[in-house]
Amino acid sequence: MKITVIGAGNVGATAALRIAEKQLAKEVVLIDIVEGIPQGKALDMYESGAVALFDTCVIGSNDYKDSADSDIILITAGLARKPGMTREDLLNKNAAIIRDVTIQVMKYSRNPIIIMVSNPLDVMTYVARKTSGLPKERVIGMAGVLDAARFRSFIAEALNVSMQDINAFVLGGHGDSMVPVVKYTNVAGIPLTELLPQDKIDAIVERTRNGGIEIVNLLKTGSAFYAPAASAVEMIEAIVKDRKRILPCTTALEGQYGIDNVYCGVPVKLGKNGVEQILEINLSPSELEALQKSAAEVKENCNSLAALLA
Ligand SMILES: NC(=O)C1=CN([C@@H]2O[C@H](COP(=O)(O)OP(=O)(O)OC[C@H]3O[C@@H](n4cnc5c(N)ncnc54)[C@H](O)[C@@H]3O)[C@@H](O)[C@H]2O)C=CC1
Ligand SMILES: O=C([O-])CC(=O)C(=O)O
Repeated sequence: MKITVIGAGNVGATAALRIAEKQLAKEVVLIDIVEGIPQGKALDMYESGAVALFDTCVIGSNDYKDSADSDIILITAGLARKPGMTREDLLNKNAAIIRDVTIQVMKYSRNPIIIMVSNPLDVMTYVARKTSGLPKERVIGMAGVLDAARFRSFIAEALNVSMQDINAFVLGGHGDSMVPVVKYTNVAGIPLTELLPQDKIDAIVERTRNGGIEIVNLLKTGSAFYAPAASAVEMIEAIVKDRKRILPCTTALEGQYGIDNVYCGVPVKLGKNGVEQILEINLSPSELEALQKSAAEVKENCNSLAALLA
């Protein structure tokens, strides 16, 4: 198994280290445009293997040739937002970067699974799919796992229970219109609505929607990376180990949920082939409407890139 991580910044480097520590691949390649950074970080990670006890080979490079024959490519390259910015403010600059990066990776890997992290997430996943020409099940966006992790962590905090016992789904685009689905959120099978009053649930839902900007405003120099990297690696682990995990991921919808030809976060089955199934769960009319509205916003942003992707 060979995994390449594009972008040796906060998310990329953290994810590469987690992949190495979990020994999910024989070889991890870290690529960035800045000279020295991927090489230095990769060597440092590799040396940590002697104490962290892993044998994964970690290589840093500025040359896409080193990504040749990757099974999985994690894309984290591009700009991160700062206070006062929305994810959509990154749209045009990151779309150009993701297009270039995708062209480069496809020169050297014939049929990789691409996992997108760069923002705005759903649109960048579309850019990678359109540019790569890969089948839709092999280009997947990471957002729902992160948004659900935030939702779960806030519930765990409110109830003083283990995060492990909390199941939660956050669907839709990775933006202000994301849809935390309370109906399918439970603690060891007990519906959340039986454990917390509605006003507390509403506050947690709102904090989840603003989970990204909460961290941006604290850090001031960039955005979250520990939970995002952990979330991307959870998806990678499901694929590498063919675990058939059911996780909320951004995938191309073709009629499901009444949404056509848009990338959007929904529950999927993740295994060695990427997205092996899209699960269509029963949503309340207001949740379905919120999901469709979120998808419509993604579509509008995708359409605005027609000239770049022509
Ligand atoms: N989907 C999600 O839930 C999340 C998405 N993100 C997004 O992930 C992206 C990365 O975030 P961070 O790692 O915090 O940013 P960062 O600034 O720490 O790292 C980005 C890296 O990309 C590199 N880069 C820029 N252009 C490149 C190119 N053409 N080729 C190769 N490398 C290039 C930069 O040199 C830098 O090292 C951002 O777009 C951010 O908004 C971040 C957190 C969560
Ligand atoms: O907020 C950001 O810009 C980064 C991100 O997507 C997140 O942490 O959810």
